[in-house]
Amino acid sequence: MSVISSWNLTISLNTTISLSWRSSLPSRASFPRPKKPKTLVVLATALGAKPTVLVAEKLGDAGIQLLKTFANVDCSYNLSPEELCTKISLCDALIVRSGTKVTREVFESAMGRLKVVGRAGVGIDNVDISAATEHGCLVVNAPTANTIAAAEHGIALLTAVSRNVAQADASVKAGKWERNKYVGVSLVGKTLAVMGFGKVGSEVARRAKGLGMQVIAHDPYAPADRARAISVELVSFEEALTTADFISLHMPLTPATSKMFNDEAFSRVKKGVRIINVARGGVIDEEALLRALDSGVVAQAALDVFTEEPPPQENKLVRHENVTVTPHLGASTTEAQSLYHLLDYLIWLLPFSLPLPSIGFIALYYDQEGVALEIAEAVVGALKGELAATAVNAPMVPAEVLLELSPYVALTEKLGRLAVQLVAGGSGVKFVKVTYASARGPDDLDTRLLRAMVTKGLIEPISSVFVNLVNADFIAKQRGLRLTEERIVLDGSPEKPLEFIQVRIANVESKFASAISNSGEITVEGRVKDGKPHLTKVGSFGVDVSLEGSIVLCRQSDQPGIIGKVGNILSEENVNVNFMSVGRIAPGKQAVMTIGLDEEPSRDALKKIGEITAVEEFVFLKL
Ligand SMILES: NC(=O)C1=CN([C@@H]2O[C@H](COP(=O)(O)OP(=O)(O)OC[C@H]3O[C@@H](n4cnc5c(N)ncnc54)[C@H](O)[C@@H]3O)[C@@H](O)[C@H]2O)C=CC1
Ligand SMILES: O=C(O)C(=O)COP(=O)(O)O
Repeated sequence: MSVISSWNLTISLNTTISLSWRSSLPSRASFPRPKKPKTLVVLATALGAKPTVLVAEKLGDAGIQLLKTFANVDCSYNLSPEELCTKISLCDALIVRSGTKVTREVFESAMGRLKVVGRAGVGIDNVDISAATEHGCLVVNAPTANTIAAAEHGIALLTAVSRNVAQADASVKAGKWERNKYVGVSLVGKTLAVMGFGKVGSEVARRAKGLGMQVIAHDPYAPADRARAISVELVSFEEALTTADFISLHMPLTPATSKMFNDEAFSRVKKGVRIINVARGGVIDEEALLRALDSGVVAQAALDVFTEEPPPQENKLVRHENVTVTPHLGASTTEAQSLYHLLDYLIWLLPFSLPLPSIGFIALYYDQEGVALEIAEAVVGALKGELAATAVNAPMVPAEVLLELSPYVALTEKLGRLAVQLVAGGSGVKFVKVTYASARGPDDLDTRLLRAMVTKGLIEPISSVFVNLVNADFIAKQRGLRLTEERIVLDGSPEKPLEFIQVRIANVESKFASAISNSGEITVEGRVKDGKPHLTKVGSFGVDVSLEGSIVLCRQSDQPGIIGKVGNILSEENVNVNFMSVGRIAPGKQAVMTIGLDEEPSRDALKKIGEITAVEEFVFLKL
């Protein structure tokens, strides 16, 4: 019995990071479940009061209970699109299944409050992902808990069509006894083409092989070894169409798969083929399928999903005598939707005192978290500012990389904040260059997170937009901010991921002239020292101040007594100085004094600092 270990990292708005460990048993589905520790993403969010989660479709009780431990939960089902748009501005998270369309209007109506959309299931075609990203809203799904349910439903429909179960049932209930009319076809030895060899598709394939079928699969992105492992041959679309007796659909609905089964595809299938669709209605051109059924090219179809759900009353496919339909039931089993947890079974088994190996076996078999719990965990985690393993619209950063980069995450955001506050007027920032100096090879440093944090630091102090890893690139583009990255490869030990990071803003004037370096750009540079971000350069001046609280930068002609004068002004105001450093060009010439402050000084105190005779310019910067 193998154990999956997971590291959970937490990054809150002030970019402190915490790390916790959890372990769980593998799920019953044999397709590898996404290992939470391996693919994580940051959603920096700050929520003061208890957040509100709107559950817009029926969710298993285990999930609701988990949500309630952290949030106010509003279960409002069957909302009209208008009602959803009205409610959403009061919600921090929204949980839906396939029946709710989360449109651009929903994100716009949320007015920035909605931070997470949880899709309690796999398919995310009902969520406008671009709109979510533009609004900085993380979308998470529950990709594994309903795999077996969907695969079993596929098999149920496959066997039902082959033996006319639904039609024969209706006939008997209508008082008839038509044994000759409902002669079926056998599955054994027939070729099944699984279209989309992912989690559901591979489980269908495995089960179909158990029924004695010849299984082939078409999936341009599936790894060959996954197919080989269960003796399934990966074939082209053409070969799948022309050789299959049964075709079972298991690909997502995307622009590329939309109406993949159209007149052209039906013109190439084997006459009398039977089609099962437990994926999405939109992957079939329903009009074309109707024509293929009427002409006898397709002998039968079994459909769990439709382009429009529920399908209109007059839908000819639904009423077709060779079509078996179910109302999108693929994921609907008690086990898939609610908690079948390992612990419950261990407790249940205790009185039987079964030997350990059998407890292990049964526990492994029943460790089925359920969609409700899987999505509730993801949504609560995201609201807490933790990392979501099942994020759909944000780059994934491996946990180990994140842990190593965590102090640099804080550093980059603060350098961005400082740099933009040094711009005269604070706006007009268009060209930003970020330089990463490291002894590591260029391919050995994932800078996506750092780049997002520079963007956050640059944009948040001068606007009201919320920037996170989800929307950083979009917001930068929208504001015409061109951020380029440069790597400097240093000699030395690659143990540390980064030696220093520099942020430069070109083509702007600075309110602190000394911040302009010889290259004519506002330049700030920082390093991580003892795990803490430090500012180490402003313009061409070397400085050293820990980046916490706020800072005063002050250029003076280098002479004794200035530090004392500034210190006196601040101490009169009860402002604590946490760090101070002086960087000078040469003794007796100009120097830049950097003062780290715990509290914000009054305007009056800042004015007094400016009035010290030797002080040539100064600036107060908030971190
Ligand atoms: N009826 C129901 O209640 C349920 C329906 N589903 C549907 O089933 C779909 C598959 O679910 P999973 O297997 O969990 O997802 P998955 O992501 O594990 O597998 C999807 C597979 O489709 C493949 N694919 C993508 N484009 C393709 C193309 N053009 N041709 C062939 N294959 C292509 C992908 O490479 C991937 O291997 C979901 O997207 C969802 O729409 C899933 C669960 C329940
Ligand atoms: O998970 C999926 O993709 C499904 O289609 C299941 O949909 P449902 O949550 O049952 O509305």
